Amino acid sequence: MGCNHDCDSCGGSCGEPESLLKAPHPLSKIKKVIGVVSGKGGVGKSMVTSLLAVAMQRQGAHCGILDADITGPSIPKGFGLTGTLGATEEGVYPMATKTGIDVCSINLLMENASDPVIWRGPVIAGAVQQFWTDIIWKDIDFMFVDMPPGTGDVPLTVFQSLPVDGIIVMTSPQELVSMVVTKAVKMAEMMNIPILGVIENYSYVVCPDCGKHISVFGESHVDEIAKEHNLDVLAKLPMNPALASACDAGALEDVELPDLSKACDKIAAL
Ligand SMILES: Nc1ncnc2c1ncn2[C@@H]1O[C@H](COP(=O)(O)OP(=O)(O)OP(=O)(O)O)[C@@H](O)[C@H]1O
Repeated sequence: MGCNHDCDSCGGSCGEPESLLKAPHPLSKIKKVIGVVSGKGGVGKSMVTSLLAVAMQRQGAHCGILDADITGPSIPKGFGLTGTLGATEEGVYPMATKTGIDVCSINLLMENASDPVIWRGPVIAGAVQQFWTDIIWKDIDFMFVDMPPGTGDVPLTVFQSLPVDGIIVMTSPQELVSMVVTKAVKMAEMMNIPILGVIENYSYVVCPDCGKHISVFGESHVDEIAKEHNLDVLAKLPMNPALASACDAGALEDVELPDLSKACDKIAAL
């Protein structure tokens, strides 16, 4: 019997499985895709996705952000983006931030940004795939994909259908994090996605009076975890109230960036 490319229908081992990669819109030219992942929620993944895009855009690259966090989309807020995406007969366009970062997020497709998205996993994953296949991204040097936390439907879909050149694993300095990071790292390894490195957020707070670094969440274990998995630590970011207020004010492009130089060098070298 000939191969029907449905591996579920046959026990044979015919070598490489068929690629599940999806082609972007014919008018999109996306050079590199970087996923920002975390094993658990709330570690500042969207913040760091946005700051990396701002940093690379400041270096003269044209960046895009695909907000794959469908049920908790927070990218538009940090850039002060509201309203809905524009469309022509050719298709739907992303929305540009004030410095020209192109953004697509479910919040920019809803009539009311505070309406919840109550969809089953496969529908959510389908929407993310459409952000890739149906949006006219035009020329993008670096596309950052803000993933929902964990290892569910969406990360799986993104890893299978987008040509991800590398991921950045976000973490915070808590005991549980070692196990959580390991899960995210193992998923990427199983799917043959290169890991660019780990970024720890909320590493410390700088005392405004004496400049002392205070480890609010306890001592960091990120160096040990990174060593265990043979990964680079790309940054240890402080909790910075100025960043939180800039995010709330939609002014992330105006902030003084924390040191993301190692991460930016890795991304630029892709
Ligand atoms: N280093 C930081 N200093 C100050 N505030 C921060 C920092 N990092 C993130 N925040 C704030 O913490 C909140 C959570 O961050 P963010 O939305 O980026 O997390 P997340 O990991 O993407 O969350 P989720 O898992 O829900 O998608 C936001 O209000 C953000 O502005």
